[in-house]
Amino acid sequence: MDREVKKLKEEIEREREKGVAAMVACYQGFDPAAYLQYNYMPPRADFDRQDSIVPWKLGCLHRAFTEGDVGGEVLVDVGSGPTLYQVLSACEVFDTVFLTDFLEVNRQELRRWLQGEGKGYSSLDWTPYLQHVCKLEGRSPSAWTEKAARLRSVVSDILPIDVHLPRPLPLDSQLPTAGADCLVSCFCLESVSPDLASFTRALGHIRGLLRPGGHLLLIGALGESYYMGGPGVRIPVVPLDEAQVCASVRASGYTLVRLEVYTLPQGMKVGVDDVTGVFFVKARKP
Ligand SMILES: Nc1ncnc2c1ncn2[C@@H]1O[C@H](CN(CCC[C@H]2CNCc3c2ccc(Cl)c3Cl)CC[C@H](N)C(=O)O)[C@@H](O)[C@H]1O
Repeated sequence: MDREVKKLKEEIEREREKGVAAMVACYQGFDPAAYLQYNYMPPRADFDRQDSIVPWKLGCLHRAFTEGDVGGEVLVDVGSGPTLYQVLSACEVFDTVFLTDFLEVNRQELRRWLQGEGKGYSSLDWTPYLQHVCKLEGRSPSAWTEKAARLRSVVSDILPIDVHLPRPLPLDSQLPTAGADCLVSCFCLESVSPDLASFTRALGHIRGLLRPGGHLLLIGALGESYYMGGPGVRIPVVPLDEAQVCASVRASGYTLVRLEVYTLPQGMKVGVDDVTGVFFVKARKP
């Protein structure tokens, strides 16, 4: 490789590292409680509205975990944040679930819910979510207490993660050497990547956490350029369209099984971001 090309590649790498470092700085102000209010209360989490975002997400995940081809022992949720909705269907299928996030404040929020009983132990009341997923499963909503107990029993650890690292999890994270049987990741990769190349690279990094034949269930934002991670905390997002998502999934070594897209109605645009749509991808590592 001649000197010029080598210099150019080093320059590109330095720019990328600057972009990732700037993203880390943005996340220092992330406020879990505010974030939960912005995205996980009505109207975005309104279980009586057909067009609300959260019921759509929960429906995609319920279908993916009950159509018979997704299974195994170990599931990793990549970039959990302070939320649990993304594993409410998964916890019935997998006996070992790892939650992960980059920020200690989010890992702390998850720990408080998982260790808490009774009221006041977490910033958001997840009961309506548990009841909704019980209904999707044909159970009585009152079975939510059993689902909560099941979730608490299968979460094995809450781990730090950085999807920009070739090995996103700590070395001692008790993941099976062959990899997890399933990965879930919701609104993480595009919200932490400065550009499309970085998004695609992160997809490749997490692929290393998955065993051959394992599934990736990926939910993310379309057409989004920023979101508020707290009062005055504006976090840049790489705007994606469906074609870019499908191309990145394939380019990073997965087989694309299914793509579903939700377009935000006006009522869901509440000023906390400029997202225009949400994608759901079911993919498989060959
Ligand atoms: N290097 C890093 N490596 C790994 N993880 C990192 C890194 N850096 C930061 N993180 C962590 O990623 C997490 C991203 N997080 C917020 C973005 C979602 C938000 C914005 N976009 C539109 C939208 C949103 C939410 C709901 C709806 Cl409906 C919409 Cl439309 C997802 C949390 C959870 N999964 C959720 O679904 O709410 C956060 O917890 C960081 O701590």
